[in-house]
Amino acid sequence: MKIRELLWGAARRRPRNLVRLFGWSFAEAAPSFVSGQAIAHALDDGFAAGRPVVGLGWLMLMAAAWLTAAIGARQVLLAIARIVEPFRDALLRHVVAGTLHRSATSGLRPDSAAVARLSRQVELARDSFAAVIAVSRSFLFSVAGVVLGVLTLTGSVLPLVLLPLVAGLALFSASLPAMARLQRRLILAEEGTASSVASMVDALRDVTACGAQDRVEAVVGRDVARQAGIATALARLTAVRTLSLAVGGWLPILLVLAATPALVRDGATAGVVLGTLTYVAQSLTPALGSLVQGVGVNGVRLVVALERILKTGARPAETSSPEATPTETPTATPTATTAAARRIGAPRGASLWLRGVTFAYGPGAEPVVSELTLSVPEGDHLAVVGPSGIGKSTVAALAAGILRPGDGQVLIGGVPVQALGRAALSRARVLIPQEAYVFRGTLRENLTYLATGRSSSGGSPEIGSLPDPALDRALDRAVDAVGMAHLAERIGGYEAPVDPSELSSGERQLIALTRAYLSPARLVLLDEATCHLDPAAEARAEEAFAARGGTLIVIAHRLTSALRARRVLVMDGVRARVGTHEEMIAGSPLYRDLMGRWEDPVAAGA
Ligand SMILES: Nc1ncnc2c1ncn2[C@@H]1O[C@H](COP(=O)(O)OP(=O)(O)OP(=O)(O)O)[C@@H](O)[C@H]1O
Repeated sequence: MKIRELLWGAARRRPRNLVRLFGWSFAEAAPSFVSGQAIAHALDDGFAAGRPVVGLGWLMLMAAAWLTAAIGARQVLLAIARIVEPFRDALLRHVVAGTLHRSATSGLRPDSAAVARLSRQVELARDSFAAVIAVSRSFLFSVAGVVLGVLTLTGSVLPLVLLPLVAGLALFSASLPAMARLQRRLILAEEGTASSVASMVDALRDVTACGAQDRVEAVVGRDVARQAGIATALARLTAVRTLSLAVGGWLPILLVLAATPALVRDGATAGVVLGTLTYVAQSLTPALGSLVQGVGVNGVRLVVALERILKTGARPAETSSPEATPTETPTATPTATTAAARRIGAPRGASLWLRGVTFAYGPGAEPVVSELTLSVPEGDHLAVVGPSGIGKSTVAALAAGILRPGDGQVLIGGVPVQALGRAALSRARVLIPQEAYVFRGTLRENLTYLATGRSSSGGSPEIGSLPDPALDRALDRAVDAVGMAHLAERIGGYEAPVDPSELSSGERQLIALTRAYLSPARLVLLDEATCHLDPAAEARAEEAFAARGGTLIVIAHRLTSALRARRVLVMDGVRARVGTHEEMIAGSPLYRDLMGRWEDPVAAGA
């Protein structure tokens, strides 16, 4: 999305509102046209001619123009609100959808802090957009009023007013790009300072304890100095803004005053001269001042805020490079470029291969996964079991390409995950964590979220591109297979709105499972994704994924998952062993132990 298209699209979305805005802007600009004329006539035809009633009459006309302007200003505000409020909603949708999309495709929690941060930027963009519309529109109408008014009073003065105005505007326009650049740098510098100050404050005791005050002072001081430098440069540029106001707004007054003797010689009356000065001093100069201030501050803010929103709120596919979007953890994202992915090619099939993978959650930390080699051929159904905290979810995240191994390699369909771009990766695999994310929207939107808007990679067809009846049939099949038909009915069908707060954890899991079922990904990783379902519902969902085709890896919440799987990976902290249930019973004491403990209550019940 380009900024210009976005703004223009918002402005023209409701043409009738634009017409209304245009009409009321005329009313609001009434004093710009009336004031000079009223002053000129009040003086020449009224007070100077000894007819004070006529003079007062003209002044009353001016008062009426101001009243009209006040009514117009209220309506103008409403019309601007009708433009900027939907604009704000669209931006917010973009931010939330981008965050949700990243979460849904990566399996990570949605970055709610990023949404909150971007929401503030959205509010800023909305306010700035409203201010830019208000001042630029007011400027145009005021200039039109002044030009008309001066023409009707004494046309020969017009060049004295317009030439400096054009020069002032040119000066101002020339300073805008540099101002936007500096403003952008200032925002980044402010954020940098805030972040280094925050991390210093959080670790104040540590800093003191290890005597690192000098070092911290140097780091924070450098950020503060950088911010101050940019703020100073911006202030210097603000001087250009003042100069453009002086040239465009105040120079015409001087020129008109200087030309007064000549005007009088040519027959201009005192009223005409005063009227002309009223036009310039009361309408033109304030309008230019508002424009310079409004566009200089709000316009620059608007562009900077929009750039950030469009960049950081975008869905991964919309960003130009995968690194451009923030991630939840520093190691959470593959860094491969799409160019690299193109070079290496798309995954061939849905096999998974972990080759000597070692992973630790910190540079000095004990590895959670150590030299793990695991080959899961296409079509396999693998259950991962092991004690709590042993690293099962970590393996799932490594396999999904969310975590990057410290050592070794993860390959999906023969392609290293880090060589796949975000889009290719999310077409290749889907990871469903315990916490299922359901968003406000229709049930259809929730279910088809991973299926729409992507190209098929040879896996399941792109659901979103199917004609409606076919889409509904695919939806019906998925809903039925996963076992959420009752839920879909209770919600009120595919077009019914979903309120996540009204759903139980299990219901949210059913929606997330069906969404994954409909995705084009052929490698499915269920990380305790059925933990809130009862055993029968869990069995049904797992069986649905097993029958769906592709490769299925289940991080087992209940050990029944291991019995349903073709093979079992047992993680015991020292090494991982793979085999069938029978092989594991025979060869893994831990597995025997887990199964024994799990079977005990049943045996006791029997
Ligand atoms: N983000 C993290 N930062 C640091 N340590 C972590 C992080 N996530 C997990 N760990 C630690 O890594 C180890 C493995 O965690 P993991 O969640 O992979 O285990 P698990 O087998 O899936 O556990 P459970 O069955 O309880 O979900 C645990 O000791 C856990 O505390």
